[in-house]
This record gives sequence, structure tokens and C-alpha cells, in this order.
Amino acid sequence: MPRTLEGQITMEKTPSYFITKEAPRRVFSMSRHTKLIVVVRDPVTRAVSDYTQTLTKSPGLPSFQNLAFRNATTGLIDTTWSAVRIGIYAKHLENWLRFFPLSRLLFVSGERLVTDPAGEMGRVQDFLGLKRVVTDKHFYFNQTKGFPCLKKPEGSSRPRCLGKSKGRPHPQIPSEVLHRLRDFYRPFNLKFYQMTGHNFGWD
Ligand SMILES: Nc1ncnc2c1ncn2[C@@H]1O[C@H](COP(=O)(O)OS(=O)(=O)O)[C@@H](OP(=O)(O)O)[C@H]1O
Repeated sequence: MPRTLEGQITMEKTPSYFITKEAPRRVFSMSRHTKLIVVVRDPVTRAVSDYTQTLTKSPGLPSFQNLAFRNATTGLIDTTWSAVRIGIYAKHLENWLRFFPLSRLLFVSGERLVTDPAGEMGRVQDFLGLKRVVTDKHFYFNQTKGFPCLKKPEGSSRPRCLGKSKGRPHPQIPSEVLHRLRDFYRPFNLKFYQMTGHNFGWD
């Protein structure tokens, strides 16, 4: 981590921090003043998105339902499968709250990042104590991509969307499978809403 001068903010992005058991202790011992920003989306969609990403790297992967269930007949969910485990946000948050107060964490809604990117970026800037520089005028909705894109990224005169690996079509998963997964996550989601004081509306 580079040294941070007065008036600077040092940022680092590592998706696995939030779900790594040792991370809160290590981050805390590095700096207890660290602020944490976590983007969360509906854990069911997240699991399918995760599976889609793995599928592009390993096309011979078993089906989503084969991986998601430990027992297809009883519908017992396999919580050792990382695509499922990562979405149990309440469990991961418990680990962080042992070291950091809730006020040091910001949960950005992955859904709102798509429907209202400027609104979510406003929350991020407020959380970091920054002036609201990124606003509505920096985004436009790209019909082809189906997602918001930047009108004019810094140092470029052309609009820029995220790459092909972001916003890929998901494979069709049987609705029964999704229902079971949704039932599985419901209590964890409710706990997460209580812990964060924010209803993400995933049910
Ligand atoms: N503006 C914009 N453009 C494209 N994609 C967007 C955007 N905002 C949010 N998303 C969603 O981001 C999802 C990919 O992000 P990840 O967190 O999986 O990326 S990373 O691999 O951890 O870097 C990706 O998930 P998938 O749809 O499953 O591909 C998108 O839904």
C-alpha cells in the first residue's frame, strides 16, 4: 500500500476481501481508519453471474443445479460452493463487525448501480467525504450494451462502457432451482438488512 499524503485517498480493489476470514484483522492492523466499500447484488443473480463467469473459463462445467445442490431430491443447498457461499453476506459482515463499526462500511447496491449509477456514486462520494463531482451528467444509458456507460472518461474524448465480460447474458436456470435458492437466502438477506439498516429489496 503506498503512503498516502495529506489530502489524498488511497484506494484498493480486491473482490475477495469481503469474504476472506483473515481480511478484517489484517486490514484493521494495517489501519483502523480504513473505509470499506462493498458492492452487493441479489445473491441469487450473483450466484448465476459467478457461474456464468466460470463457465466461460471452463465450458465443460456441470450444470448450475448440479453444483448448487448437495442433494437434488431434498434440495439441500451446497454452501461449500463458492458461488453460493459468497452471497451469504450476513455471515461475512459478522467477521468485519468484529473489527470495524458499521459506519466504516458502505454497501453499494449492485442493482441501483445499473438503474441509478449517479445516485450510488453520490453515496460513495459522501461516504469518502468527497465533493460530489461524479453526477448524472457523466452517465448515459447505452441501448446496445443494456447498461449505463461513461460519457467521457478522464483523458478520453469518447464514451466508454465496461468490457464484454461485464453484463454478459446468463444461462437460463430452471425457475424451481432459482426459487429454492431464493428460499435459502431469504433469512440471510433479512439478517443482512437488519445488520446494515438497509433493505436491498431482493425478495
Ligand atoms: N455499467 C455497467 N456495465 C456493465 N456491467 C455492469 C454495469 N453496472 C453493473 N454491472 C454488473 O457488473 C457485473 C460484473 O461485475 P463483477 O463484480 O462480477 O466484476 S468483477 O469480475 O468482480 O470485476 C455484471 O454482471 P453480469 O451481468 O453477471 O455480467 C453486471 O451486471
